[in-house]
Formats: sequence, structure tokens, C-alpha cells
Amino acid sequence: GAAAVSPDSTAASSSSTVSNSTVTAAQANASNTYDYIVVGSGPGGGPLAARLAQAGYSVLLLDAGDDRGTDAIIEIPLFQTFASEYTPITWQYFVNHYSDPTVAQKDPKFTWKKPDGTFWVGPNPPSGSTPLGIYYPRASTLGGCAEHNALVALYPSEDDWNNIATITGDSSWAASNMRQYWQRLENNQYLNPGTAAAVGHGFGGWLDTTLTDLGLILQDQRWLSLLAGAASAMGEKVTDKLLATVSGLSTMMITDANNNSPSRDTTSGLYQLPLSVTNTTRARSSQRSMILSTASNRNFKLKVQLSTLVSNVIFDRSSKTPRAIGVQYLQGSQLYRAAPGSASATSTGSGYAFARREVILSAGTFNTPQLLKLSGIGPKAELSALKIPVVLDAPGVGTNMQDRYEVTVAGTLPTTFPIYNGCTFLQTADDPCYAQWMNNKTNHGIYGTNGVAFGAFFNSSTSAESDIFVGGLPANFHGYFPGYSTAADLHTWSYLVLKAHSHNNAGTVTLSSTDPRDMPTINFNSFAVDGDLDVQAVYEGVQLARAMFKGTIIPDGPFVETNPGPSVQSEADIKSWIRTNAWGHHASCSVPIGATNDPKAVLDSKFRVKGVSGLRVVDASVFPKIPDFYIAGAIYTISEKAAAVIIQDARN
Ligand SMILES: Cc1cc2nc3c(=O)[nH]c(=O)nc-3n(C[C@H](O)[C@H](O)[C@H](O)COP(=O)(O)OP(=O)(O)OC[C@H]3O[C@@H](n4cnc5c(N)ncnc54)[C@H](O)[C@@H]3O)c2cc1C
Repeated sequence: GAAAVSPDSTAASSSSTVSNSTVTAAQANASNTYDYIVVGSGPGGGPLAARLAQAGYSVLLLDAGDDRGTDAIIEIPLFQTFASEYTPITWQYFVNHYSDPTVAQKDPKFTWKKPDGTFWVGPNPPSGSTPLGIYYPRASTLGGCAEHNALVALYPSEDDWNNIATITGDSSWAASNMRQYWQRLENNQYLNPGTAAAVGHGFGGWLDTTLTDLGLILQDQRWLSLLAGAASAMGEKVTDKLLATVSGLSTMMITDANNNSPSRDTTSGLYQLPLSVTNTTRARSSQRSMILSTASNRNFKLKVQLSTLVSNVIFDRSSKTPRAIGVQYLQGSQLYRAAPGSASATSTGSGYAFARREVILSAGTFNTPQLLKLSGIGPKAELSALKIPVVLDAPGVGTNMQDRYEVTVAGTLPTTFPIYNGCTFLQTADDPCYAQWMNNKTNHGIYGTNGVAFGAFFNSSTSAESDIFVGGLPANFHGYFPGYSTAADLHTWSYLVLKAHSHNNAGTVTLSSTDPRDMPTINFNSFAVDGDLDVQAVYEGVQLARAMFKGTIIPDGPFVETNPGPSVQSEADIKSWIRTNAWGHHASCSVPIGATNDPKAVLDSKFRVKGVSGLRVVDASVFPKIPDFYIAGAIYTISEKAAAVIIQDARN
């Protein structure tokens, strides 16, 4: 018989275009029913959806964005910053680092909306401007943020996994068990299979990993001098002989930042960085190609439905424990108000889909908690204030949010880095650097890297394992603000200082309305928990970056520091500058996994939303603590784990 299903969140949504009619399981039919529905095709949802289909289940993968994966701006690794502001895929979020506006607005990146609708970045906006916050790019497209991210492909630290095993008591999260999932997904292209160095790596997976071609550094004397300066600041002996060949350069760095050694997480040094880039083409690699190849394989039942904004989960509430049985959605492109084209976007339709087995939310750290709350799962007081019928009082939804702290130390010279000579960044039809990237099979040139050829990992005085990354890139980067990617000149070198394992977990995602097209309110409450410790660690990273610049000897130098600049010298001034300026771009942990008896833990160790059935979350929001230095590798790994767990549950 047809279970009566309450429309839950839709009932609350008077301003939304979602229909308020009661959806019943009777409306499920052969064409709108699948074994699993996955919402979001990013690193969390994409691999999972494909794996479930490969295991023989029928899967509907929904994403609000469309597919732009073969656009040059997305494929070319060096264009990653342009990709993050690429209008067809971008979701422009503006977030709060601090709830006190006087503190928040000290950040030179603080952005306003002018009366004419355009942006103003920095202090003294024209009168009538409204405060927006700090720009936070997200990608809404097939592949999610894996289509615009900076391509750094790092495996997390062992403690990240062991911590989850400890707090949940589920030993399948132990680091010794987790590496197999990385091996399953990786297609390593910088090590030789069968060698000692290859242990713990995969060679048959869907994510291609490679390193920046060190030959590029040899082509640019300035870049070479910076590497020498960085190596000597890390205590290495640098000789002219080492600086003359690729193999010489490689001995100055640890080749494999993802090595499987037990000492990896505590080994300071200068490293090469693994990138999610295909070696032969030097193009972006992500889960997108596996999703497409699985969807086009007639042996598998994976349906990918794009330009579909899910508004809520549908529950069957006929039994004591509410059961997720489907989702309701709006169709149309750019519907979400974070999309630059949303003002003129109109919905072309709406509908619902049903899941025989489960609904899995993978909409990302901001959107998964929004979807849960719109569906009636969240803190009771917040839902009730918005008149959303409560399906489950889950106080942890949209809390515990975390991010890194990042700043850059940047120095400039009057002329462009020689490695960019001739490059027009596709602004002309005859861009020689594009032609090289496209046609030269052995040397794809500067477009074939994200620009980060090397970086130092070390442990600050606040941490027993590596917690600071200082990575150099030949571009003027000092955080995210609208237009940041085109403002980046090519005669500046930036050392990105990134704090891993940051302590703050005071971030929140709260609904701003019941309209599924509206963005939620994001507040990181930066430095609220153990802020002094994290500021100290970042400060030590800044000191190292400055030492690297100081050790860089070049004929047309020295670099003139532009960020934070010569006036910021005392420890107190540097620390205050860090608090004002630091940003992050690995938002996570807003729907955390935790102990069964922890009321703030939304998920159990099998990704299941506690207190309802048929509903899981698999994306950046599930981590109880922010993993390691870069997060996509960890999300890919949990996506593979979730697939294994869900398939095992289905077969039991
Ligand atoms: C500029 C930038 C650079 C980065 N660089 C790196 C890097 O170099 N290395 C690294 O490891 N990490 C990097 N990251 C972070 C990393 O890419 C993300 O953390 C990761 O992609 C998050 O994966 P996810 O699956 O949680 O969500 P996402 O990748 O955000 O995917 C979520 C998907 O869900 C869809 N969606 C959301 N809501 C709905 C809805 N209601 N209905 C339907 N679909 C919906 C979205 O369209 C999107 O496609 C970077 C991030 C940014 C912003």
C-alpha cells in the first residue's frame, strides 16, 4: 500500500517554487524510482554514485550544475584560478569570518555590493553599498569543486583516520584499513609499480596523479633561484651542480608527499606536490570521467541528471522511525542564488524521484546541512522559527564547521617570470603556450601545472606532526575576492602559508530562509577555539616564507615584499595581520560523524543520519575534524569507503 508521506520541508516553503502538494510513495513508478539517489557529483558523491552502479544497483545522480569538463579553462591546470571564477560553473558564496562587522571589515578582501549591483572590495565602499562578506568560490557542475580546484592531490595523515576510529569505536576507520581505498582510486603516474616507493599507491584507479615537470623550473632562472632559496631555508646544501639538471633538482626535494612510510606525517622537508593531472595530456583529472564512462556503459544503470536543484528529502513517516524515500527538485540552470546568472534564471520544471534503498546527500559542506534542515532534520529551535516541520531534532546539523587558515607572503619584481613569456592566457587565438599545452606531447609547458612545483611541510612549535605547508607559486595571490584570478600579475611570487589540523570548530551553517534557492548563512567564527595556537603556527610559517625569500639570490632581485609588506614586522603586528587576513578554502565538518551517544554527532560511523533510516551523507561535511593539508584526497577516499560500506549493507 501507499505510505502517506508528509511533504515536510516543502510545507514551509511559501516563497519557494516547489509544489506544496503531498508526495506519496504511490507516485513512485518504474521511471522515477532507483535503488539509490545521490545528490551532488563532487568528490564525495561522484565516485560513490559510479561505484554503486558498477556494483549492479540502479542509481540516480543529481547535480544542480551542468557539464563543462571539456572547457579549456577547466582542463588546463594553470587556469585553476580562472576556473574558480568561471561564470558557467561558479557559485559565489560570501561568508563571515567574524560575526562582529567591525572586526570582519578590517579584512582588505571584505566585499560589498554597490547600489548598481557590482562588487566593491575593501574599505570605504560607496554610500548605499551593502556588506556581503568574504568571497568563497564553489563549483556547481558535474564533478563539483573537483572541476575548479587547485589540483593538489594529497592523502591525509594517519591520525585523521585513527581519530575517527577512536571516537566512533569503528576500527574500519583505522589508517591501516583506509589506505586500500586510496589505492583503489589512484592511477599513479609518477612512480614505478612494483618498486618499494610504490607501496600504498594505486595504479589502476580513476584519479590520475602526477608531479609538476621540474624541467619547467630549469627554464626559468628566477624560479630556479627561488627553489634554491627555499631549499637553503630548509637547511639543505644547494650546489650549482644540483641546480643544473632535473635529477639534481629532484634530489633537493622529497619526491612523494603521499608516501606510505610511518614517518611521513612527521617528516619536515621540501617536497614535490602530487597533482590530480593526467600525465600524457597534462589536463585536469577528476571523478568526472569515471561518472561519464559508467553512465554510458550499458551494463550499468547510472543516470546522471544535471541542472537539477534538489529542494528537500521526502520521508515516509508511517512508522516510528522516519524513512527517506526520495527527493524533490527544481529543474533549470543557475537556479541557486549563488550562481551569477540566478537573477534571470527561471525554473523549467520540478519533480521528484524515489529510492528503493537509500538517499545519499553529497551536496557539500554548505549545501548538505541546508538540505537536511530544509527537509526537517536539524536543530529544533532553528527549524521551528522558520516553521519547518521537524522530522528529527538533530542539534549538530550545521555546527562544528572547520576550515584552514591561509595567508601568503608575496614579493614582486618589475618584470614577468620568463616562464610566462609569450603566454596570452587564451586572450588571443594564437596563444603559443596553449598550442604547446595542446600539441607538444613531451613538454606541455607551463599550462600543464597548477604552478605549485614545490613546498615545505614542517611542524610548528604547536604540533608534533607536520601542520604547516609553505608552497610557492609564480603568481600574485593573496586570497579570494571577486576578480582575484584576473588581478593576479605574473611578476610576483607568492608563498602560500597553510595551517593544517586547525583547532577551530565554531563554524556554523544556518538557514537564511526556507527557499531552497537561497544560500544559507555561513559563519566560520575564525580563531574562536584555540586561536592563539593556530596564529602562532601560521606566524612560524610566515617567518619561514620570509626566510625563503631572503635566501633567494637573483640578478634582477631582490623581491620587494608586497604582502604583508615591510611595515608588518613585529611579532604582534604579524599575528594581528594573520587574524585579520587569514582565509580558508576547505570548509568541512558541518554534519559530523561521531560517537553513537554524542548528541552533536549527526552521523554514525557508516555515514548514516542517526535517528532516521535510508539517509546517508558522504562529502566534506562528514569529518569530525578537518583532515590534513588538502581535503579532496580525503573526500575521494571516504567516497570509496562509503561505496564499500553501502554495498556491504545492501548485500547483508
Ligand atoms: C578555489 C578552490 C581550490 C581548491 N583547491 C583544492 C586543492 O588543490 N586540493 C584539494 O584537495 N582541495 C581543494 N579544494 C577543496 C575541494 O575541491 C573541495 O573541498 C571538494 O571538492 C568538496 O567536495 P564535496 O563532494 O564535499 O562537495 P563539492 O565539490 O562542493 O560538490 C558538491 C556538488 O553538489 C551540488 N549541489 C549542491 N547542492 C545541491 C542541490 N541542492 N541539488 C543538487 N545538487 C547540489 C553542487 O552543484 C556540486 O556539484 C579547493 C576548493 C576551492 C574552492
